[in-house]
Amino acid sequence: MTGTALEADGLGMRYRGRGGGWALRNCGFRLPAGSVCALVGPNGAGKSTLLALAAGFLRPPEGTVRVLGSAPGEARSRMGYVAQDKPLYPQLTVTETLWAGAELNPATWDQDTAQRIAEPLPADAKVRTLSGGQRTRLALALVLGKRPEILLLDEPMADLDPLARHQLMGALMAEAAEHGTTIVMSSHILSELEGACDYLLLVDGGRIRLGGETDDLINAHALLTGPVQDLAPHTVVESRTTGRVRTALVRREGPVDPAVWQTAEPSLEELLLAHLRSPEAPALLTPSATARQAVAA
Ligand SMILES: Nc1ncnc2c1ncn2[C@@H]1O[C@H](COP(=O)(O)OP(=O)(O)OP(=O)(O)O)[C@@H](O)[C@H]1O
Repeated sequence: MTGTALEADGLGMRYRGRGGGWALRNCGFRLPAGSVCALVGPNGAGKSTLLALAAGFLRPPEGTVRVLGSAPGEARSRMGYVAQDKPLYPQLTVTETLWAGAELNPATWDQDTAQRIAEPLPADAKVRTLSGGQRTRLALALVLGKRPEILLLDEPMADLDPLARHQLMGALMAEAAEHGTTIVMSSHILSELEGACDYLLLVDGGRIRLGGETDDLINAHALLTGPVQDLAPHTVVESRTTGRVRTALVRREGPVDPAVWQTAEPSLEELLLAHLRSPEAPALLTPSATARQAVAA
């Protein structure tokens, strides 16, 4: 699959009753189709707001968001969205919920996939009697059964046990690999994202701080250890001095002198933590993550 799965330009959202504060402001990025994207950021950063805007559950007072080339409302049938609270009909049983999924998505419904994901659940149990993790499993069965082109998942693994997490993460990755499905998944558990996601969006304070292919973002940075001296021309994201030794995470702006600096590649976690501890570090979006409107401007 080629093209753009999700694109935001100048996107802003403020909620009523928040004293005029913006949950998301001037947010711009592009997500290529077929990406498996980790949406990360601290509590209150704006991740759920961004996903709800993309799903068309909120309307932005500022800017635009487009999904699969359309306004979110027009792309509903081609997307799957699982909100943080996993809304389902409490009075339906597991079987009835899957039946409703089939009825609502007759053109695309994949009963085998939905059934496979929901298999460990008691078929006749009402949704209201399921545990949080069981409800998550059912919500994922529904959304995968729909066979969407893009999946928007808000902390989908948060209440799953380790075995279920492993199995469902595998099911999501298989879906992406077999059908080229774009997946955007918010999470606070970096270890679960690190091997699975090839794309990254770091949201912080309602803005995109980092966006692009995970490998490219890591390669654009280096962990340097050396003498206490100027790091120019590199952009310093975070720096610490202990005695006569300086350790810094920098954005490379040219070659690093190996005679002066010991260089290491940062892990994804080191990269994210350094940016979160240094809110003044400039944003970085790789070319593939830059909104086309922003390129044209
Ligand atoms: N319904 C709402 N009414 C008022 N303010 C809200 C509402 N939902 C979110 N906010 C505010 O918008 C900002 C962004 O919240 P959001 O839920 O998008 O963050 P998040 O990154 O998903 O956080 P978390 O990791 O805790 O789930 C926060 O300041 C939050 O307080």
